[in-house]
Amino acid sequence: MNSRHWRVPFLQASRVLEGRNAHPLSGRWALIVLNQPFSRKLFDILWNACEWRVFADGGSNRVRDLLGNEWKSYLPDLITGDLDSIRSDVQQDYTSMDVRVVRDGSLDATDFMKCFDAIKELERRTPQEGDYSVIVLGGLSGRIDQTVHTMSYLYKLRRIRAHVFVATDDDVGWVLDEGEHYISLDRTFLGQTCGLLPVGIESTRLSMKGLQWNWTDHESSLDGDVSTSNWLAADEIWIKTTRPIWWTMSLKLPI
Ligand SMILES: Nc1ncnc2c1ncn2[C@@H]1O[C@H](COP(=O)(O)OP(=O)(O)OP(=O)(O)O)[C@@H](O)[C@H]1O
Ligand SMILES: Cc1ncc(C[n+]2csc(CCO)c2C)c(N)n1
Repeated sequence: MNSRHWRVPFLQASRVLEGRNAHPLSGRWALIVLNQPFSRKLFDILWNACEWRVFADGGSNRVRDLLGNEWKSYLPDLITGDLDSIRSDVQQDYTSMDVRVVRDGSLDATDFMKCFDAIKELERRTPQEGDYSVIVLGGLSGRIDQTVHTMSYLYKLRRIRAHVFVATDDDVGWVLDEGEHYISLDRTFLGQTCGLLPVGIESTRLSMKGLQWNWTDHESSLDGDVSTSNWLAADEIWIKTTRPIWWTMSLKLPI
């Protein structure tokens, strides 16, 4: 049976406390900034964790507005998407700083997918350096069709990319493929709440340890039992699932 060990290195207490002084994570990490609200604190944590950053279309407006006068110190490696949401003044600002802006007008792919295409292309050009782990800022809140799209796309990515996390100010989540998962946590800046979400599957059989409410080989489906509003009860969590599920934990970042 497939077995994985997970950490969430970008939420380690030492890094969160270092804030803007934190060094990039070891390994290759990429950040995708979507067009949804986020706090300066979360932005700083994720920006510093990653060595390569892309803004999805209107995500550029969010960063530009959040940073005010400091925006020139946070230039992305790429801005991409259909570019129907980025404001013209924002596009001009970034272009004037030589940021690469690539328009892809396809109506069959979202700006979110276009960002992953850019990461794939970068990996193709530099194969010896290995694949990126990816953090997506935004994507689990806002419009429900976009949220479901995020959930769907990460399901598909699980087969081709080892680490893709989605973070918002409310929570962090990712897909657990069928099999066993050991999740090691630094809970300093995590909230208590977590969820195991059988979305996009008929049903799964779930076992878990380390939570307040644990199941043993229990059937879970949207039409039946779902473990939402569960609580983290240990730093080591174990989950076994017969089908892929979404795992989410709430965040409690300092102001
Ligand atoms: N209201 C929203 N709720 C949730 N996510 C959103 C929302 N708007 C945008 N996003 C995310 O941010 C990305 C960039 O958004 P942007 O607003 O620039 O483009 P869009 O034209 O609305 O989105 P797309 O073209 O991808 O459908 C989207 O691909 C999506 O992942
Ligand atoms: C069956 C089907 N449904 C919706 C779209 C539309 N669509 C999907 S992604 C995208 C780009 C958004 O900027 C658009 C317009 C499609 N092509 N095919």
